[in-house]
Amino acid sequence: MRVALIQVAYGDDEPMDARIERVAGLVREHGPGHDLVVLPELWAPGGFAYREWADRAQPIDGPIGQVMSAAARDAGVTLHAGSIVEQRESSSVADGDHGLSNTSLVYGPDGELIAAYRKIHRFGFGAGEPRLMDAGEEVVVVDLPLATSPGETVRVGLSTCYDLRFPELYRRQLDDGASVFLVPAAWPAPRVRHWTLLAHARAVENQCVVIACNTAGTHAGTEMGGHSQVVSAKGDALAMAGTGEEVVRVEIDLDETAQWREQFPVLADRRL
Ligand SMILES: NC(=O)CCC(=O)C(=O)O
Repeated sequence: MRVALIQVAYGDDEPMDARIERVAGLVREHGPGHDLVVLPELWAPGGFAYREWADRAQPIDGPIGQVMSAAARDAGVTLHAGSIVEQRESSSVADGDHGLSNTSLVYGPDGELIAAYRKIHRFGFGAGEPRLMDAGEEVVVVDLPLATSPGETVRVGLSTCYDLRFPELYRRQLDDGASVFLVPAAWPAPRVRHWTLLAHARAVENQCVVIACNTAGTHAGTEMGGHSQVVSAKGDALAMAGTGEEVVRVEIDLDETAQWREQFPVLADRRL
C-alpha cells in the first residue's frame, strides 16, 4: 500500500479559505500514484484555535468536505482528509449538547464519503474540546479501497490525536478486524515524545500498522510537534517526518502484518 502523509504547517496569519485551497493543491500534486493520502486533525479551522471553532464549524458536506471530495477524485486516491469542526444537524443535537464534533472524513478515489469518525476522547481537561465539542460515541472500522489495486481493500480503524492515549479503543478496532490504525493529530511539540512512544505502543501491542499524521508550525500560541510517522506491526518506524511542512511517502507491505501475527502469535494469548 502506497501512502503519503501531508504534514501541514500553518500559523495564525493564513486565512482558513486560503489554507483549504492550498492543502487541496497539495493533495492533487502529491496524491497521484498513492493508495492513501492522510492529512492532520483540524488543519483548516486550527487544532488549538478554540476561539475560532464555532465560526469555522461546517456540516460534513460543507465547503471543506466538498473541496476534499473533489481533491480525492482529481488525485484518484483514498483521502483521509483529517478532521473538521463539524456543525451537526439540529436533529442530531440533544439538549445540553454543543452541536459541534471533531469529525474525521474519509473519501474514496471517486470522491464519495466512505467514513466519518467523531473523536471519542476530547483533549483539554475541562477547557478546549470538552467545553466546546461533544464526544463521539461510535468506534469506526472500515474497508478502504486501494486505488492502485482495484478491487482490493484494507481494513482500518479511525481515531484522532488524544485518542492515542486510550489503548482500549484500539483493542476494540483490532477485534473488529482492523490491521491498520489511521491517526490524524494536532499534537504539540512539548509532548512529541509521548506521540512517538504511544504510536509504537499501539502498533506493537495490537500487531497493527499505525499511520499517524501530525501538524507542524505554530498557531494559537501552540507549537506543533510534527514527527508524522508510520510504524509497522512489528514496531519498526517505516517513516518519520521532521518538524516542518513535509510530505512523507512510504510503501507498506500489508502481507507482513499477517506473517508477523502468525510468527509471533501474542494476540492468541489474550485472557478476556
Ligand atoms: N489535539 C489533541 O488531541 C492534543 C492531544 C495532546 O496534546 C496530548 O495528548 O498530549
